[in-house]
Amino acid sequence: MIALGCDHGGYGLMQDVIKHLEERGMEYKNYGCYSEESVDYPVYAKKVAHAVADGECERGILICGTGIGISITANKVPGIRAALCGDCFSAQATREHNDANILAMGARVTGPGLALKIVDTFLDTPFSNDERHIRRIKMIEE
Ligand SMILES: O=C(CO)[C@H](O)[C@H](O)COP(=O)(O)O
Repeated sequence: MIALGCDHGGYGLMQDVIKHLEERGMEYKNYGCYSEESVDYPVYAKKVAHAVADGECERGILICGTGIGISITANKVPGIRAALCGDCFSAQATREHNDANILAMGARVTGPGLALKIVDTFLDTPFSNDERHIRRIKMIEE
């Protein structure tokens, strides 16, 4: 189950992501927002971060205008490793190295074609399970 959250700046791109997940047959839970009306991104970052941290959802996708505010907020929740990605290399590396559990993107920065490729890379790349990366993730938690 993938937890989804966005603000008004990310709403349009999130509709593309939702359609894409449905085409892939993936299950998701949409924590809002539900229109382009102006809202506050911390509300949605918090909902998605808790859904992932509490184990209700395996991973999350958060979108705001830049991806910055929504990732800063999500990373305040213990157990969350939210990665702001604007390219596929970063999406692959953050899964392999950081075991990132939330993907953040900026809809005013990253176009829909690339964004969907980033989503696929993030969802399809497993954690490396490499000893050095496990050690460093433990250090983050501490
Ligand atoms: O990117 C964001 C946070 O990092 C927000 O989407 C952005 O700040 C919203 O701006 P506005 O209220 O002017 O539409």
